[in-house]
Amino acid sequence: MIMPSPEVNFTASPFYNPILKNVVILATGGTIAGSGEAHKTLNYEPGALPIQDLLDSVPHLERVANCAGVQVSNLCSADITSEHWLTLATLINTLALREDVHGFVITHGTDTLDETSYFLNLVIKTDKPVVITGSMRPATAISADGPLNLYQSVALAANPEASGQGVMVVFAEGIYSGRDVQKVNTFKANAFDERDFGCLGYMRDSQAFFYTRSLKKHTTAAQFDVSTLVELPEVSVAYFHVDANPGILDYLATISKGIIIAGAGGGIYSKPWIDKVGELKNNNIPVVRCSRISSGITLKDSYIDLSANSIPCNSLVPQKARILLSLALTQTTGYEEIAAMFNEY
Ligand SMILES: NC(=O)C[C@H](N)C(=O)O
Repeated sequence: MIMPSPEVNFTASPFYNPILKNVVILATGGTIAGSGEAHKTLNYEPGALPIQDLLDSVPHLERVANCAGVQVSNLCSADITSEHWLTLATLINTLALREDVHGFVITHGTDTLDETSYFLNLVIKTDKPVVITGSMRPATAISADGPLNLYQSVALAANPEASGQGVMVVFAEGIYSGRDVQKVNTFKANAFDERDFGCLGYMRDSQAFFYTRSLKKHTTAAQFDVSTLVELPEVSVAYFHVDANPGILDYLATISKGIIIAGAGGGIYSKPWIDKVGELKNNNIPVVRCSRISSGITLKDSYIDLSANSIPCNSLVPQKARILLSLALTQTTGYEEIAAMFNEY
C-alpha cells in the first residue's frame, strides 16, 4: 500500500492559530469512525466515517491544536496489514522532518491497536509525540467515547512533555506505552490496560499528568530501519494447549521465517513440541517462547529447553513478540542477537 505524499497544510484552516502546535491526524478506521443504528453500541460498521467527521465531532478542538487530517485507510482493525504499518511509518518519519509539524495522532480500531502501537514504537525515528487512539462505541452510539479520546490525544500530541516517550496510546483518560498497552475487555469503554507495569499517566480534560516512563528502547534509540522495506518477514504464532498437535509447527514452518509459541504458564509446551522446536532450530527457523498468560515474564528454562533451542520472549505477549521477531529477522537470524533484542526492546 504505497501512499503518495499527502497534502498537509495547517494554515488553510479558517481556525488556524499560530500560537498553537500543529498536529497531523492519520485516520485508519475502527469503531471511532464507526456508524450504525442511532444510539446503539452493537451491529455497526467500523471505518465508515471520514476523518473530517471525526474532527468535527470534537467541540472546540481548534482551541487545543491546529489539526490536519490524512485518511490513510478506513478499515476494521482486523484488516490492518503490515503494509499499512509501513505506510504509517513512512508518513510519520517523513512528516516529522517538517518544522511546522509538532505531533501526530493515529485513529485506529481497538482490536489490533496494541500491535500497531508496538510496531511504530520500534520503527519511528522522531521524538515528536505520536499518540494512538480509538473508541469502543461507534460515533453514532449513545455516549460515544471517540470524541473525548480524540480530544485528549490531540492535547497530548501538542504537549512538549510527551516528547521522547515513545509511541503512546490515550484511552479512557489513561496514557499507556505503545510497548505494554493491551486490550483487556471486549466491549467496555475502559478497554485498555498496561498489565503489571502501570500506565504512564492520566489525562484530565486537555491536561496530561505523567508518573512513569518505559525503560525499554524505542523510536530514536531503536535499531530498526524500515525505510526501504516493502514487506516484513513472515512470523506466525502457534498456540499451545493440552493435546496440541506438533504438526502445526511443521505447517507453520512452511509459511514462516520465524515462529512464536504461546506456551502454557511460563511458556512451556509438551515433549513432542520440545522435539519439534529442536528440528526447527536445525532448519534455521527461530522460535520464540512466550506465554498465553498476559502478565509475567518468560525466561530461559533448562527444563523446557535444555539445549536452548528457543528464545525466551521476556515480557512480550505473543502478538507483540511476533512484531519484534519479524523486525529482528530484517537484520539477523542469529539466536544470540535475537535473544539480546528480546531483553532490550
Ligand atoms: N472498538 C473497535 O475499534 C473494534 C473494531 N472492530 C476495530 O478494531 O476496528
